[in-house]
Amino acid sequence: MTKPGQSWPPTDTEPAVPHEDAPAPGSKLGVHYSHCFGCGDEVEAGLHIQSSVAEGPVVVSQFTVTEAHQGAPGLAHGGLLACAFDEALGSAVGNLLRKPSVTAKLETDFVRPVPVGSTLHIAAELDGVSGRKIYVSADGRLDAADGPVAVRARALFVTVGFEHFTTHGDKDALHKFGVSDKERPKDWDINP
Ligand SMILES: CCCCC/C=C\C/C=C\C/C=C\C/C=C\CCCC(=O)SCCNC(=O)CCNC(=O)[C@H](O)C(C)(C)COP(=O)(O)OP(=O)(O)OC[C@H]1O[C@@H](n2cnc3c(N)ncnc32)[C@H](O)[C@@H]1OP(=O)(O)O
Repeated sequence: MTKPGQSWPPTDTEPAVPHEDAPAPGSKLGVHYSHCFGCGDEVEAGLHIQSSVAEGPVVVSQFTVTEAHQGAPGLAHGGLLACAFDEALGSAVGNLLRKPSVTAKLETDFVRPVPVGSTLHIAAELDGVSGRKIYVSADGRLDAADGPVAVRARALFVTVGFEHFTTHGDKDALHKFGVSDKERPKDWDINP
């Protein structure tokens, strides 16, 4: 666990430079997998997070807390908030760097309760890259992009080959991610 005051990223990094084919600032990002609990449109009780690219290596996301997301009456469950940040951070990594990557470590600081009905405005920024390791952090603000911070998160993502998904998950994962064999070599770094 990172201690307060500990430097971030925790190691020397290179700047995280968006891929030349990354969507431009202002672009709305689509669902990366329709059954994803974070963004999928086929998961009724999912988070239905919507994201777009902002200036800098930043992705902004909105997550509206519903009754399906409660921990205590009227309040969001902390684990679901962590899930929302995993999605928002992963969206920044995947869409800006265009490298298949998975969360290796995720830390969350819950600094204010998040009521049902509120919308978290999450800004996730790529902080640096060291080999396969990608450091990314985010703030979640209540009900407006300049609202009070309710949650902060930091994460380490690790770039993997696409075989991570086909070996450990579904052998048809590429197709389900919407990555065709034809476009894959052009659009994606397969061997990290
Ligand atoms: C998932 C979507 C991908 C889709 C791709 C296609 C299209 C996507 C487009 C856009 C994407 C949009 C949105 C995505 C949204 C959400 C994403 C959600 C992501 C997740 O929710 S994903 C599920 C949870 N996630 C896992 O299911 C991972 C399980 N895990 C493993 O699969 C392995 O554990 C792995 C691969 C992480 C590493 O394994 P490995 O063998 O490849 O590499 P190794 O162990 O050598 O680690 C390499 C270096 O990372 C350091 N390192 C590793 N772990 C660390 C830790 N915990 N703390 C500190 N450092 C750590 C080592 O110390 C070493 O560092 P060093 O190089 O300096 O020695």
